[in-house]
Amino acid sequence: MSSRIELRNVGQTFWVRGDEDKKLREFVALDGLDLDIRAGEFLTLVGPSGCGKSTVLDLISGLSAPTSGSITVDGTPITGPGLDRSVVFQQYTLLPWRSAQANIEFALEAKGGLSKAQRAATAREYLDLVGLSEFAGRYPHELSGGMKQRVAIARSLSYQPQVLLMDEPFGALDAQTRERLQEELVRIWQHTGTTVVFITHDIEEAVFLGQRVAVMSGRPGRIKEIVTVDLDRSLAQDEDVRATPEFAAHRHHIWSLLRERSTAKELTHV
Ligand SMILES: Nc1ncnc2c1ncn2[C@@H]1O[C@H](COP(=O)(O)OP(=O)(O)OP(=O)(O)O)[C@@H](O)[C@H]1O
Repeated sequence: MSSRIELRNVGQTFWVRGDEDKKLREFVALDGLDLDIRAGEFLTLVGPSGCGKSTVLDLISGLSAPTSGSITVDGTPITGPGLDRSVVFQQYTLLPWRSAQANIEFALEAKGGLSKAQRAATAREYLDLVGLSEFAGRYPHELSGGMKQRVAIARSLSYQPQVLLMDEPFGALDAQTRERLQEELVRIWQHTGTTVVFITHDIEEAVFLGQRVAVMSGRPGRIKEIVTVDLDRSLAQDEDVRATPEFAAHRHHIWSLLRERSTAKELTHV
């Protein structure tokens, strides 16, 4: 199950206190942002720090409402958080007093509609999907960072959201674990068909994961360009897709887009 998301002319303004006079001022984080996310696609979102990536994700999750413009899921305006959209953050958000399995069961309890036995079976199914069947009884402090993030992903997927929103979920992991989890996430996405919106600072991660990469420009945040990534994903199983000339070309193109923006900003500061 997957959903289409449309952001139309979205603006987001915050009130911030001035550094010197401490007066409240409007700060325009997003302005005139348009983005269409197709049902079932894997879209990555990159952009300079502070350009508004997390703000976009907060709006889609329904945690906050835009100052202007509209955001719809399958044509219906978002009015708040919902179980159709699930968020995975960079920081592991597991309950420390519950085992991996019980963390997932807890999310299923919140959703309702399943018996205790069904919740246990579903939790095991999703732990298996992320390769953690043997760690079901472990508590978060007994798991590595990568494992904790796998549990968080399993928990998010267990209630079958139509949209999975991921805010730098692998940002705190070492490079090797990160690559393995990227590969696993592609496999899981191919298996579930969920729409995924994935924020990253890492251009290679964006190219590896995204069918399309939305590149944002900052101050105020907008979509600068959407790059379609046409990589042969079947290669990812046994060959290093990251070493192909096509991968390098996409990486360089996105790097140039981000570079253009930094140079322009540097010039305005001269
Ligand atoms: N609640 C808030 N109040 C005031 N300003 C905010 C608030 N949330 C975000 N901002 C500002 O809006 C801008 C966009 O923030 P956001 O966190 O969305 O950027 P980002 O692209 O995700 O950044 P990063 O890549 O560094 O995580 C930033 O300048 C930030 O300081």
